[in-house]
Amino acid sequence: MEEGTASKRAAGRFCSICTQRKPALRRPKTLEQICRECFYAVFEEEIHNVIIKNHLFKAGERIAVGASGGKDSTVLAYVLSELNRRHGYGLDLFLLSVDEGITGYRDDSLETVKRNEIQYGLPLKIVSYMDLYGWTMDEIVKVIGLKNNCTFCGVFRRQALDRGAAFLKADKLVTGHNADDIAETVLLNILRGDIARLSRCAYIMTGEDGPIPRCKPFKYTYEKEIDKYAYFKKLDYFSTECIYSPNAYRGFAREFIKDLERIRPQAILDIIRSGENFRISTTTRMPEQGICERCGYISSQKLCKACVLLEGLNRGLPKLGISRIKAGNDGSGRPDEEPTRRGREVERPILESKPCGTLDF
Ligand SMILES: Nc1ncnc2c1ncn2[C@@H]1O[C@H](COP(=O)(O)OP(=O)(O)OP(=O)(O)O)[C@@H](O)[C@H]1O
Repeated sequence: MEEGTASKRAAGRFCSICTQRKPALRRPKTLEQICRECFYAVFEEEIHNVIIKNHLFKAGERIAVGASGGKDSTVLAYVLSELNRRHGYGLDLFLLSVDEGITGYRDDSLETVKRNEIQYGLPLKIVSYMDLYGWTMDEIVKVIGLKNNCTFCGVFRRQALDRGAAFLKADKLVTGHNADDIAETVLLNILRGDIARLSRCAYIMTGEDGPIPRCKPFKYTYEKEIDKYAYFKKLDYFSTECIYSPNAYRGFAREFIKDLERIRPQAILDIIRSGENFRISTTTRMPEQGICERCGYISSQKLCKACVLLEGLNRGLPKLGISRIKAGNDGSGRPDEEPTRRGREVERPILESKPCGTLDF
């Protein structure tokens, strides 16, 4: 190639990877000007490398893809089935959706997942809060209000995904949590001083000692790139925010990370790496994993969080599991300690939950 031509191409008229085609976007992660074809290739290849490097799957495994119908999990289902075919992973992929019972939101997004089932040829299983817990989120919000509802939803969804994965006899559950989600969670766990969660929130795979390992193949994938990929590929996904979701604290963390990304895109990866490299002092007491006496689900307490929340709902004490003060053991459902301080009610959520999720993945 002549020197003049090369410098023109380097000047941005051509894709900085193939140097042949016109750029279609500025890659959010690296700010390179690249063409659509090269974007697809680097996007998919990076995810493939993450899967291989971290030994996420073994041939023959049954993998449940947590499918909400949203952009992240739709792209995940699409890319995983492409990579499975292309690289011969030998995986059996399934779509697993949780119907939280949110009218005007989840019912619509589930219609998208039902279309994805046909488009990608992946069998779909739907589990619902109504079937599992006897409550829909619409009903829960009626009794708990809009302030703490994300706690119920995050705790119930976590267990619902495990139960759905068990129904599918899945070996692993994958979710569409992306790099932005993980950086945000690292930051929130620091802000809350939540050492137990901080120590595991940046893991790519968790729950290996529990009912089903969970992994996050998009751990290093930027949300903006997932957005662009879904847009260019014209994937069929549902883009409305949950109608019950506002959570100011997480919202601030999210905005802070977006601001950092604007100044320096690498910031997202740096926060994740910080999370990975934290060393928790050996003298820090960590919760011991046990089994819930009532439902048999993993728990570090006598009763798992879902059972405590459910008991509160069923006994007409919906805030039972929300209060920082532990529920009493006298069977009254009242806290052990006096829930007031200087005459004001002390009521802070134990889990500061992300809209649709908890600080655990
Ligand atoms: N109702 C659901 N059913 C199945 N999986 C879910 C559901 N809600 C969330 N998940 C899983 O958890 C991941 C993170 O969920 P979150 O609520 O943070 O949504 P998100 O980041 O907007 O992702 P998405 O775009 O896939 O909805 C999703 O990508 C998906 O894999």
